[in-house]
Amino acid sequence: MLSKTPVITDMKVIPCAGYDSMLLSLSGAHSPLFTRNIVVITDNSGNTGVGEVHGGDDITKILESYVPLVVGRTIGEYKSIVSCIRNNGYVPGGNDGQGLQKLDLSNLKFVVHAETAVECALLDLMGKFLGLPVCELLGDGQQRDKVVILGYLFYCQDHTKTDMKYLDESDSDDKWFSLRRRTAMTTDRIVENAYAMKEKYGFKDFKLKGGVLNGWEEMETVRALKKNFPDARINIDPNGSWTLEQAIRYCQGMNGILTYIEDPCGEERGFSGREIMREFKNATGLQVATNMIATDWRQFYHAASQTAVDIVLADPHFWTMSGSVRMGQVLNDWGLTWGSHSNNHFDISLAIFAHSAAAAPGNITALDTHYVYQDGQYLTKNPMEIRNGVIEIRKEPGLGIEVDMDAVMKANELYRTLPYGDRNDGVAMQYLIPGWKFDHKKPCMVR
Ligand SMILES: O=C([O-])C(=O)C[C@H](O)[C@@H](O)C(=O)[O-]
Ligand SMILES: [Mg+2]
Repeated sequence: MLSKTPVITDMKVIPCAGYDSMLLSLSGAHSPLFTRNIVVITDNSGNTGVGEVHGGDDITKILESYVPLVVGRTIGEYKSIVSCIRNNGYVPGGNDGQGLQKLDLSNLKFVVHAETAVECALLDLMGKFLGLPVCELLGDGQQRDKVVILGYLFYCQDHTKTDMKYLDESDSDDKWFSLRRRTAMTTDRIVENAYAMKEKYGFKDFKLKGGVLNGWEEMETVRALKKNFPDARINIDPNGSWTLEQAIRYCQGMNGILTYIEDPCGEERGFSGREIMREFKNATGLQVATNMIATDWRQFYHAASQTAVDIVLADPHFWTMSGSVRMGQVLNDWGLTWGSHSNNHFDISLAIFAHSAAAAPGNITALDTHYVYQDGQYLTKNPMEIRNGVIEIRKEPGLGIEVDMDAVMKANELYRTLPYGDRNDGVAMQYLIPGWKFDHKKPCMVR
């Protein structure tokens, strides 16, 4: 293939770690360190492109297997490079096909599309070559210049119950930073966190991570959020841990308080998650979002044919950036709504979310991000910022960020202090509930 675009001369895969709070979800408790893989690609014009995707030893191995398939090719071939690596790279064993349907973290690596990190770095380089922001190269080009972000609230455990090395930031001058690692197991503490987040980032909408306490207690927190922030779109996400019958009961009287609900229930008693979600919609009339029952195009076919979901949270790290935007286009054409799920991430992924959302057409929903728990740990010299509840898309070419290699190598040093890079939210739970085991139908603190 003849291409006059620059030739790729190097691709580095750098596993990194950063600090996190003891956040709770159905999967358990976040560890003190979260991990990510950073990809840095250089071309013979002297430009550098970056990408980021989930951490974990298998994902590092997958990315490393891509190197010989990427180096030596031209950046203009970015689309065929991405499809080639997906089909020819290392494939980890043990995929039982459950994907994210149970929020079992051992399945996460099979849902992650590691090639997104390469796609992103190549788009960054292509954008720099053409003098265009990445969102101009996705779908039908840039659709908006600001992307709305929601405030993602988590119950957070008391890390002093463990001897794990969680950060203590309680003496920070920044109100939100002083709160974000502290215990938040009550409605009052969640509301306090929401106010601090709103003050710092300007969030207008909120999502509460459920699947932690008894559903009635979580709904009380949702009610308090709506009372304190009456104009906010409010959502709760118990990751499918409630039975259909529980979900219907918890949601009685919640229309008008909950704007929509994310994965309230999932597969049970011989019925698929998509069938159960359809029945939930019939019973409650609530709009539902998912990042669990439409995680690939085949699942989406069944979800759409049963009209089981209204909002598909097509995280670009699970769909690739072009796949996520393609989903945005289909949803918009069909009168449905695009959004994105997230996990812990650095500022390179913040740019991935922002550019994907900027290229998704129509009336999209506010994006998730865990970034507020990571803010301050930058791998770039000029991270995108969340202000007034939005991220503004920069006019600069590519992602509009410049990687800080010193910071990346420091985050790599931190990563190398870990015995292994895979996420395991069961470890910290053992300090709270000895012998705790993941159960996809039991909120993590209910045993
Ligand atoms: O929307 C979601 O389902 C998530 O954000 C799932 C994640 O696993 C989240 O709960 C986390 O990373 O703890
Ligand atoms: Mg979710």
